[in-house]
Amino acid sequence: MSIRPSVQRFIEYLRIKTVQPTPDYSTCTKFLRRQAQELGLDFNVKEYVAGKPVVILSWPGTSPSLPSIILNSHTDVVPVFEEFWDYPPFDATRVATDAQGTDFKIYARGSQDMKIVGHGYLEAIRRLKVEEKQQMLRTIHAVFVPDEEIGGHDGMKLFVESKEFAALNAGFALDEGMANPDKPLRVFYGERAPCWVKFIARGNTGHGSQFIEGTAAEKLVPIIDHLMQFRQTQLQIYKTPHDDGSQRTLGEVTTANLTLLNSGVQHNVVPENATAGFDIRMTPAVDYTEFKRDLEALAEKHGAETEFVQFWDDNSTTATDTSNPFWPAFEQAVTAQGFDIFKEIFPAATDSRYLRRAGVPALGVTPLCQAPILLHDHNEFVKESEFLAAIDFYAGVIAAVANVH
Ligand SMILES: CSCC[C@H](NC=O)C(=O)O
Ligand SMILES: [Zn+2]
Ligand SMILES: [Zn+2]
Repeated sequence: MSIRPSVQRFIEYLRIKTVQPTPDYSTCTKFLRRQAQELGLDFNVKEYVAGKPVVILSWPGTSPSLPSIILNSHTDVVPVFEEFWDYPPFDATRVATDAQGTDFKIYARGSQDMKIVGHGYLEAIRRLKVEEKQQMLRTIHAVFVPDEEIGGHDGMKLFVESKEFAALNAGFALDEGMANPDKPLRVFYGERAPCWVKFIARGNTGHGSQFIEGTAAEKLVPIIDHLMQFRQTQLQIYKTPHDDGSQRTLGEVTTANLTLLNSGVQHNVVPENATAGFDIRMTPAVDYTEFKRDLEALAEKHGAETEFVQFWDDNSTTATDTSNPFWPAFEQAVTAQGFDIFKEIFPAATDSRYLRRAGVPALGVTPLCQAPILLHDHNEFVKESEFLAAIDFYAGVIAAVANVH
């Protein structure tokens, strides 16, 4: 059987090597330009940092003065360890799931994270606009941004601060979420805040055979200990079910992982310095300013210094009740398609945080249910049926939120 045109286009998008650290954004922009032409969408590209395009495909609504709908997706993908893949990660190999070819797995880096979403938006717009000739009340902007995987500093951050973004008059946004091995659709209304902190200790050096006092390691070890204990208490909370017996999610607790350790030059030389880097993700209930002060105090107590490589200090969340006029429309469209919603705080960080900080309500959704979580993993794939269902999903959701009065 021949491949559907929508799947063919998806495969073409998956084959573009927008892989960090040297993403091919130029081929990606050309692809998106062609999509805009085919769909009759306005097309704009803006580079806030040279070579890092923010691409905007716009579909004007019948009431263009109403706040618009942003369909956000990042175009970059994370690196691969190719030797661990069964198929080349940028070939988008289509593998039948059974002898009859009832369904296919499409293997590609970025298939889950997040090209199924970005391309899902485009195919949904194609259906609504080109095939069904519908018109939406609100203007829709499908925004394709660079560099989310490395923090979005040269992408979404600058875009949200720009006059072009202000001109979009954004009222509501959709962005990525995460697959769910269980049945409900995970809807992320906030994110944990990344705190990437380095503790740097300096001390006396000397021969490795002596009792040297005030060494860098002696200063660093109690700091590591303290954070490991903190990690343990959070883990206990995480493992303790809610009163109603339901499991806690990562978004409800703060995680801390020791991810970088550096010290030493030679076995018999006591090192002059030692550093420990932690990846901490703070749940929105935490007072971020106080948390930061506590880390600084911890370092000072043991004679070390801190360096905050990343520190997010905004804990805005998006309302998931009638106070957010887009929520009921979203919820209704999603449940009409047979999904149960599971509301969550996103455990990691996405570009949604820039939108929420700017006051734009944003929901993170990746319409993959009863599917393994494969983002950033080897052999990332989506099923063809999942991609086709994503188009239905976005057609329903977009029509609902873009027609909110
Ligand atoms: C501090 S920005 C880091 C952003 C990154 N996002 C996707 O994985 C993350 O590690 O969550
Ligand atoms: Zn992503
Ligand atoms: Zn990612």
